[in-house]
Amino acid sequence: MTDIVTFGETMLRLSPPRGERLERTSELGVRTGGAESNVAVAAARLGRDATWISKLPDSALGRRIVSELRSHGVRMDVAWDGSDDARLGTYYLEHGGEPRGTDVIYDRADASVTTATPGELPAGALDDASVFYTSGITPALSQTLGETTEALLRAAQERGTTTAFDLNYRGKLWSPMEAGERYESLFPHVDVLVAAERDAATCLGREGDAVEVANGLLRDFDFETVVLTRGESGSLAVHDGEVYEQDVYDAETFDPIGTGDAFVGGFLAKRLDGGDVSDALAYGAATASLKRTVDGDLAVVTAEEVDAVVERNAGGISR
Ligand SMILES: O=C(O)C(=O)C[C@H](O)[C@H](O)COP(=O)(O)O
Repeated sequence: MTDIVTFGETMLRLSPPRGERLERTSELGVRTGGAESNVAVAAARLGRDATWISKLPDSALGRRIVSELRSHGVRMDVAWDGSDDARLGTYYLEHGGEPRGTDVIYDRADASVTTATPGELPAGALDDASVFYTSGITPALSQTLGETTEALLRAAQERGTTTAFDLNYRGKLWSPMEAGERYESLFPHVDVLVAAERDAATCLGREGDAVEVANGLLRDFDFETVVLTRGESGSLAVHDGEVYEQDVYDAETFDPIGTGDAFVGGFLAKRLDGGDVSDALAYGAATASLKRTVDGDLAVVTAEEVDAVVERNAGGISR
């Protein structure tokens, strides 16, 4: 039995040392990042059985991704692209404090994963998975991946697997209108929707009171659960007629990239462990806050650390 299967692109992330500019640096640190594998890593590190499905170039770069994800306990079902022009997507990340901000440059067009079809993906893990997760980044990458995303969500749903989807809007990949239309076409195959409040406003035109936005989405698309992430204002979920709210836990931020994925990984890991929606929100928020203290996209955390954040903030003192 697999607890969670995720599907999407994983890239190499290349960053200059802190304080250096991309246009001047002679050094780039290499890390691994991709929304769906970030979620798989968080879930695996928190004790769940997680499998990531994707397509990778049959090269040292593809093998690098596999060895990094495996080192965190993620299982993989990968279609290998042996063609001469097989590509691994990369992204450049320049960390900048205020007023510069952090900037991302993608170099991911025509990556091997963009041609992945349901027929070639070894998706056997889906047969007995409890949860299938993918995000709005995946269908943004190509027409083929849009179709494959829908086919996998459908297949998971037909097998009785709970499907979870984070909008994860990326304005460098498509317009709000294109994204909104695609999201809505996928919603009939989604049980658990995760949406940043700003993505719901930008792409779906859902603005106003957060509880109303979440309830409106739940009602209009018949989701089982809607989770709205609200940055500094915390998160909330609607499920089974109840509203649950969660504050953010303070964090000294070293690297904010991957916070949203850590939240989703923590949330789903707790639900898979039998936690209720309220426990899962707390667990997601704690995983996200710990991630912010760690360099790289991945939530390199332990279940004990996550429990400690939740307990300390529930009034306990760690002595
Ligand atoms: O594929 C992409 O375009 C990505 O952006 C991959 C990102 O590294 C993560 O998805 C981080 O996203 P957050 O957790 O929201 O910080």
